[in-house]
Amino acid sequence: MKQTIFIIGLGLIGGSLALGLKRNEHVTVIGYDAHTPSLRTAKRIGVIDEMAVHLKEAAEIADIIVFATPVNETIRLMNEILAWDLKEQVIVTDTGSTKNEIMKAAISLREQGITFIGGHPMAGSHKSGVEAARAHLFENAYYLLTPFPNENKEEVTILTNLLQVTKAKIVQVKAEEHDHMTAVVSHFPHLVAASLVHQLAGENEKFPFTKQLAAGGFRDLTRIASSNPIMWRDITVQNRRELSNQLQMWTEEMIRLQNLLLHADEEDIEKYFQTAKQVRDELPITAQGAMFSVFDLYVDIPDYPGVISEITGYLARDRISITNLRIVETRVDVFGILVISFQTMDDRAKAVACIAKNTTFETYIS
Ligand SMILES: NC(=O)C1=CN([C@@H]2O[C@H](COP(=O)(O)OP(=O)(O)OC[C@H]3O[C@@H](n4cnc5c(N)ncnc54)[C@H](O)[C@@H]3O)[C@@H](O)[C@H]2O)C=CC1
Ligand SMILES: O=C(O)C(=O)Cc1ccc(O)cc1
Repeated sequence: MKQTIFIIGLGLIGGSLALGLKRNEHVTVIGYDAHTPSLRTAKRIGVIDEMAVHLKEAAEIADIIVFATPVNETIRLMNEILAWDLKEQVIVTDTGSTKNEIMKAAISLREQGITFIGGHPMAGSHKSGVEAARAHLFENAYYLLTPFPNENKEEVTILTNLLQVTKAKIVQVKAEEHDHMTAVVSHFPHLVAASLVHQLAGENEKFPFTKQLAAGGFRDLTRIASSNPIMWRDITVQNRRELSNQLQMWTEEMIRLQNLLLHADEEDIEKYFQTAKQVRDELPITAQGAMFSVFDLYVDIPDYPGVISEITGYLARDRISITNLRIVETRVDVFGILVISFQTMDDRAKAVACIAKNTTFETYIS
């Protein structure tokens, strides 16, 4: 029998989940988005099987309901569905980046006998909207589930089995631990990225040329500052306690760094960078999607007309998809650096081979 999945919020994550789940032929995906053009686009480009006209009606025929909306909106909708006549066996889940407040809101659902299992696919990007959705977004990424500690194991198994088709690594964690860990590796870095951009904006008023100099390092570090502000507003508000702790630790770290500067002790400064390099270099290699779904390849290119189309032509001929392209630096007398982004590590590896086969340009991975 076909399972009916109802996804509410058809942006990057809801859309990608819909595409991933649609790989299972025993599934029908109904979608809803408050932004009607997004809903229509989702249907037109085949992200969903059917459009829901009324939220309540679609929810009442669903076997699985997924909230893929910004997390404050998710809580509002979770309260709204309390008044609806959902199927007795329905499983409700979400994709939100925070879990504590969501699981607190889920207590009311549970009191009404509705199963709620929190979910968070740890993959995504700074992009948003249904057009950015990709079926393979969650492949090899961690997909965290936060069931209530005494949740019926069968229900968790049903949801886990359903999500297997996305090829994500599904792991159960406690909601509090989830919010602590994601504050460290995702939410707090977002605050740092945004604050660095603010710092640049301030400096740029005095030295307007500064912005022009914002090359690789600054861009790498601040890419996530280009994410959806509403989504991050909600995450920040919901996880403010953990974020405030992280900020405190960061402030202490900055004071430590300032002392290093004041003492100008070369050995200590080198040690500081050495330790950071070691920890960074030893981070587990995350395959496609795990946290950073952008795989950049740097290509040293000579500055002559047509060089970029030459490279993209070779990649197109080998059917290697690229997601972004930018030039970090081009001057007449030196090689420029072309940065090509790929959605998977595999595509990037193919691109390295393709460029080596067709050109003498050097490629490297940052
Ligand atoms: N962007 C990312 O990289 C990741 C995001 N998440 C989480 O997934 C959720 C969705 O994020 P994205 O897809 O990136 O955002 P998005 O901005 O791409 O999509 C959100 C969609 O929800 C719709 N929406 C808003 N309020 C609604 C409502 N009341 N009813 C129906 N639709 C509504 C919007 O119109 C939009 O199409 C968020 O909770 C976010 O924290 C989780 C993992 C990664
Ligand atoms: O763009 C990136 O690298 C991200 O970190 C994407 C992301 C954003 C929010 C999440 O809850 C999980 C992953």
